[in-house]
Amino acid sequence: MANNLDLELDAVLNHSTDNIVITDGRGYVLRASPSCAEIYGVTHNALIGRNVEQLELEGVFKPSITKLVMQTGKQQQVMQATVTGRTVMATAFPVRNEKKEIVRVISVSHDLTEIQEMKKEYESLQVQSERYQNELDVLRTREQTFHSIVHESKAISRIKTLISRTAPSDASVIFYGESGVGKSMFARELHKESKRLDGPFIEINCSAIPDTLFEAELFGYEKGAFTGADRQGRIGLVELSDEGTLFLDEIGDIPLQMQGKLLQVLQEKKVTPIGGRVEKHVDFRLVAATNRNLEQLVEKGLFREDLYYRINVIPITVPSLRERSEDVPGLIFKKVEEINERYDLKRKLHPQVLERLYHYHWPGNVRELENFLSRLLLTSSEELVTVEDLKGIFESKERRSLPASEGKPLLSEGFQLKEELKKVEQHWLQLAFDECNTTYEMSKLLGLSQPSVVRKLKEYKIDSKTNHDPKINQN
Ligand SMILES: Nc1ncnc2c1ncn2[C@@H]1O[C@H](COP(=O)(O)OP(=O)(O)OP(=O)(O)O)[C@@H](O)[C@H]1O
Repeated sequence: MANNLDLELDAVLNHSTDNIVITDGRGYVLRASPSCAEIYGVTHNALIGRNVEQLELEGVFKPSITKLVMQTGKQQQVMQATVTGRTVMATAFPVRNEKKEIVRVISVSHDLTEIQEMKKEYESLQVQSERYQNELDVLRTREQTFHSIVHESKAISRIKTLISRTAPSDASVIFYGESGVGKSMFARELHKESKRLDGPFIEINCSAIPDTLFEAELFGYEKGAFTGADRQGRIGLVELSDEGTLFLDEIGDIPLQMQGKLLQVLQEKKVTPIGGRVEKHVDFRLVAATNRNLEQLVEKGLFREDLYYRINVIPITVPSLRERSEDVPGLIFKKVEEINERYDLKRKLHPQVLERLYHYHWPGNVRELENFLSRLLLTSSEELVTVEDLKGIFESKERRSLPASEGKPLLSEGFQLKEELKKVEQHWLQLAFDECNTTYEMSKLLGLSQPSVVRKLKEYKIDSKTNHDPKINQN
């Protein structure tokens, strides 16, 4: 007849969600919970009386944790793969008599299969989500390139022809030009006209990634590669560009210590994630852009010469808007149309407004023009936008910027750099003069010494009109 201790033990074995196996000191199974059939593929009865070494040979427990406990005399923990294809975490410990001999080994196995499956599912969902992100980027790319490139100038026509000619090849292209001239737009156009259109267009703004995260973002990392890393690891942006275009925007801002690694990836078309051992082949077309002078950066030792030659295969320079002022009217019309459509408006610009906008030189290029028009159209109350609506927003812009070039490109025949620089100096000096009460304040604002300010005021005759001004009298 079973005693209370036996009854209690049976109850624990029968109701435990973990699988429990108890052997004697030589590894013969004395008791096992009923769940062992599900986990180990062997019925409870078939286990009783069998030795763990034999069961290990048959692949039932692999490795046998009871055997490990008998060999080491200590508690053990192992992950086991079972014949039913399950993954279990088994913990076993010895039970000793008064003479310290092992008389029992108790093992408790926790089924991790579900967790493992959830983990796998999570990993595959992660990859899928990265892919969807790509698809979205591509869709966005198509939507953006759908808006035609507005141009009247020969310079932009030439660029469009060059893009059409070079798009079908896989040659690397780099766009140079000031911020906001349309470099990213042309890069997308190149992708759209290339045979990689159906692949992803992965845009990386090199200046927006902190130096410390650069490698991880570009090349990815395996799980647990470094402290603070995503526990599941991450696919790098370079790998995501497989079969598509890798667009490295602001490439001139890439940290020097990363340039060698990037060059290697560009040459070999293979990436190894941080903490990983397997190289992955990636098939991408490289397109880059920068608003910096890479040749000068090379001369100063801030940009690797070999990387420069690798990316500078087809250089395309996009001129600033003030060098192609003939593009301004078309851009204004197109952008007004787009903004009206986006915000469900019906705004029109009064001819006087157009006149003022044509003659402004747009130092922030097309982006500035776009942003300005959005602001103007959204803040004016009537359908017809008049010069009144420009008050406040446009006048301060004109005042703060360089002297208008009256619609002519600044760099035309007869251009004199010295004269132009003088005009700029006089302009800023006048602005500071209007805003400050003393030449000391002016010197702080302009970053000049106070005697230089006085000398320059005299040189540009700014003081001669206002000799009574406290600015001069206080000096
Ligand atoms: N010729 C054009 N026709 C229509 N839209 C244009 C044209 N040029 C530029 N744009 C628009 O101007 C905005 C700025 O362009 P984009 O972002 O391509 O400039 P960027 O030179 O890459 O600037 P950054 O160097 O700051 O990244 C975008 O919305 C773009 O669509």
